[in-house]
Amino acid sequence: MVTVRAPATSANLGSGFDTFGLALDRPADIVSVERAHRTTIEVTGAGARYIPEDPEKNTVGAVAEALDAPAHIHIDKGVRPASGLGSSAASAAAAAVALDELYGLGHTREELVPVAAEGEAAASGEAHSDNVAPALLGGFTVVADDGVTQVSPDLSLVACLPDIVVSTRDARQVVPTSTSMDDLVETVGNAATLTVGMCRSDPHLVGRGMDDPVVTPARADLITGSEGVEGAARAAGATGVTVSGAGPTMLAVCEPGTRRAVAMAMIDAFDDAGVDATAFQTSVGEGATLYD
Ligand SMILES: Nc1ncnc2c1ncn2[C@@H]1O[C@H](COP(=O)(O)OP(=O)(O)O)[C@@H](O)[C@H]1O
Ligand SMILES: N[C@@H](CCOP(=O)(O)O)C(=O)O
Repeated sequence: MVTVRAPATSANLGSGFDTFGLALDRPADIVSVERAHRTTIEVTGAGARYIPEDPEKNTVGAVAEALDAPAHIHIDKGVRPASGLGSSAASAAAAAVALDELYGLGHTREELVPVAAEGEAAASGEAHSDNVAPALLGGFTVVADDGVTQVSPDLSLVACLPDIVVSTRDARQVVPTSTSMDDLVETVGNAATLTVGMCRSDPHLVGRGMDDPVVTPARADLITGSEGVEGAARAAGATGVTVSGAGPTMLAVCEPGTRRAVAMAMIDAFDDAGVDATAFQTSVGEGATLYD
């Protein structure tokens, strides 16, 4: 048996729609695989009852198919589905690494990115790689048509998950199909600022660079209380706040030493809007890790 842990991830980071991704230190999915003649799947843990065990509908089934590596696959979910924390991607990335090891296929992590992205297509209808890349490689990743770039910054983060369900499939429907030149120029400037901030582990540059005039405002409307949560997090020491992935999680980048206060402020602000929430006080994490 081979067992792999793969982390939650936060995609987009505001200005990097379908491009930027960040691995979080926690939460994570744990996937175990054993050789079999055909693929079967068993799911336990957070939100397990909402996740299909049919290999054609589960992200790990698509990965097993893409690698031609049938197995009995057990997924222990630490990342709740439809959270905006790359839940489907965490399983896909863990399965890709585990099946590669089980069958001795020898793929690099970069080669496994498009394989795990096949799993994402099973969940959201599109093979976007911005969650699976950090789930496989760790740190901050930029996915482009010609490959993935990665750095490992040191940042304090809070991911606050409200008790609301937003599916990635639905949240992709509200993304504007065109934008103005002014918004394009602003977005490029913010994305570049964020990237420099990641290279320097600078929470102020990263926070500033997360501002996004195009996609995030459209999606924030799907998250009850998001405006109040952003204001409260900033007042408590966050340097930037955005919708994580397709939502509903809100991600805050924090000044060192303010993580706990930011987490409490975000939970209280959701509570003021009548929404229960859980906050993960976390940091930038590693990619999928094999257990001995
Ligand atoms: N292994 C898996 N883990 C989580 N969700 C999965 C998995 N396989 C398929 N899904 C489906 O994917 C959808 C959740 O994915 P998504 O909306 O992208 O969540 P998240 O925003 O957390 O990544 C749900 O419909 C879920 O049933
Ligand atoms: N770029 C995608 C990312 C979706 O992330 P998830 O964690 O919500 O699955 C998008 O914004 O649609």
